[in-house]
Amino acid sequence: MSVTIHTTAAGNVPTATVKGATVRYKTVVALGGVDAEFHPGTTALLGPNGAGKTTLLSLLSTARQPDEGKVSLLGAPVSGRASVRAVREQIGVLPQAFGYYPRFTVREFIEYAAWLRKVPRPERAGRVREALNLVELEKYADRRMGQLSGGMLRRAGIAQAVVNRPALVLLDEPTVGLDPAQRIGFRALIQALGERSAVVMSTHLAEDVAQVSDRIHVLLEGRMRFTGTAVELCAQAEGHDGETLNGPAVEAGYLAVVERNGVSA
Ligand SMILES: Nc1ncnc2c1ncn2[C@@H]1O[C@H](COP(=O)(O)OP(=O)(O)OP(=O)(O)O)[C@@H](O)[C@H]1O
Repeated sequence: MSVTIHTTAAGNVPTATVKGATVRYKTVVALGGVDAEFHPGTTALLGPNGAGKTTLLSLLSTARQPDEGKVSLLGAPVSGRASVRAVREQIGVLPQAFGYYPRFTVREFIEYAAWLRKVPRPERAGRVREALNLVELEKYADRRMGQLSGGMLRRAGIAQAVVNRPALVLLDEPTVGLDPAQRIGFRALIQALGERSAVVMSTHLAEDVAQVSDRIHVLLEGRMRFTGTAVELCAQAEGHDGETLNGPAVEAGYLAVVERNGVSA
């Protein structure tokens, strides 16, 4: 099967498209007919606990398929094992919690990810160097994973997610647990990633959204209730001047969307 990979920064061709996606866990409707497009750049998925953010990321990562609706990735519909296999190597994922062998060094951890994602052997060392450089962990390449701080661990998690230069990078709450200084550094890293891939990041943190997002989707109780830029989200709040873009303005816009839909934040 041939797959067209769209990595242009023009942003016209979606890297991923979700149409009418419904996912049920027994009696819980986690996603109820969600439509969304994801383009090169950074997209934030915003919503309260249980809104369906992780479930939507699991559709994009091909970890699951919707009960109803369709997902297209990199120009090809995802349905059935063959199409999942074809696109999976073009997707990088940083889950909320990721597993690692604590005695592996950072370099070994990323080399292992490169092998898993089938980066050809002659290119592997170069790609590992590139990933370490991107997350600024070169100095710590020989440190064991079990000895990293929380912030370094997240950086190593990003490095393993991008070692195969994926067109689509999925980050599930990447800044949770980081201190304010680490969060600022991390936002710069996410922005850099968005320059070469479509990055989709779930978050609760308005400040992250204000700083790094080209586009925002607000999910509430499994439904997509807002899609637009950060400034457009801010403008949802009454009295917004149409220009201010910071954490409190994003928070106010988000709360206005929540209130309009009668959901508790
Ligand atoms: N494996 C599962 N079995 C049953 N219900 C589930 C399962 N996974 C998620 N759910 C339910 O589906 C809904 C959406 O969950 P999901 O984890 O996608 O939300 P979320 O927005 O990522 O939440 P959080 O911000 O807390 O991570 C919730 O009601 C959740 O309880």
